[in-house]
Amino acid sequence: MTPPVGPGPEGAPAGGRAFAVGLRDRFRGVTVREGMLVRGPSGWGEFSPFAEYGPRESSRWWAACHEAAFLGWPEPVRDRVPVNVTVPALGPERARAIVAAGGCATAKVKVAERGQDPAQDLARVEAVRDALGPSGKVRVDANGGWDVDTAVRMVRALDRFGLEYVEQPCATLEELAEVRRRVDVPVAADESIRRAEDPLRVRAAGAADIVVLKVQPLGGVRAALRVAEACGLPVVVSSAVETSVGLAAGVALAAALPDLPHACGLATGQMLTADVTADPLLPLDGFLPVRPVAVDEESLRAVEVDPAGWRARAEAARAAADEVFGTG
Ligand SMILES: O=C(O)CCC(=O)c1ccccc1C(=O)O
Ligand SMILES: [Mg+2]
Repeated sequence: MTPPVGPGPEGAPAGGRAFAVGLRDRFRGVTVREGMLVRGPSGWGEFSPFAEYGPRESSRWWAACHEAAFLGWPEPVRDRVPVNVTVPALGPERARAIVAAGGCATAKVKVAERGQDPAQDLARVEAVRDALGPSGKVRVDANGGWDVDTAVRMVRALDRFGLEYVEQPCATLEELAEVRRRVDVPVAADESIRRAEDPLRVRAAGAADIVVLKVQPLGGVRAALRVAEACGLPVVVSSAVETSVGLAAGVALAAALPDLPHACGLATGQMLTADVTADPLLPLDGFLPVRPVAVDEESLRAVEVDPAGWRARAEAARAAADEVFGTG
């Protein structure tokens, strides 16, 4: 199937506006989130592949941006989306404050951070459970940082605080499948899913109970919907830590899924120190509204940076998309 990435003149990244937005806490080793916004007839699109991604990997991120700006999204089946507050690998007091400020009934806690020890994970998750109360849901995300034995041991230890699921405890499908056989806590796959065919492999390997889908890495809302349908496992939609423009695409996916049994990882607007709109997509009582995001000049100018490098990256991503998808 051909994703919506055409080289049509209106789809050119030439007019893209680059941004650099600060993060309140270090996340994935970075303190600034950068990217580009493109405006088209359907609205604004965000192109924000991580710095280490080359043109081929970035081609799907461009397809997602192009879809948002020039095609729009499928009809929603719900008008709000439940979300989790995201807790980076910080100390228990900061974790507690983030949960209290988040106003969400579900928290996702980063664990297995390089250079930290198990006691720090236990203290962080304990603090989060305490701040959330017994009725809240706590999920942990190891970003593939454990080996199988460590994962089994840590999941059992952390589960004394009650876990909804563990996200990507180990790096490979074989490891995920083994962890899944050995613990009672459900397993979610995140990094194992970056291409359309990955969820089918995850399912076939018995590697996960839940799949985490992100719009930009999968090449847009439509592409992600097809992936969800083909895979058949429950979906959690997550952000790649984006501005409200990128988050709106995640919300559109979550809003269009026939079933949405879990809260989504789309409350990451809380992690930013600024946004490109005066009315950011932030949770209200644990939900994000399904609505358009209006970029305003004043907000955008306050975070705007030289677009030359980003326009070049987008051109390269588009050229790679043309090559990969045969749209050129
Ligand atoms: O899911 C969330 O709560 C927020 C998104 C998130 O954690 C994330 C954001 C960018 C890159 C990787 C991840 C991840 O889930 O590991
Ligand atoms: Mg994850």
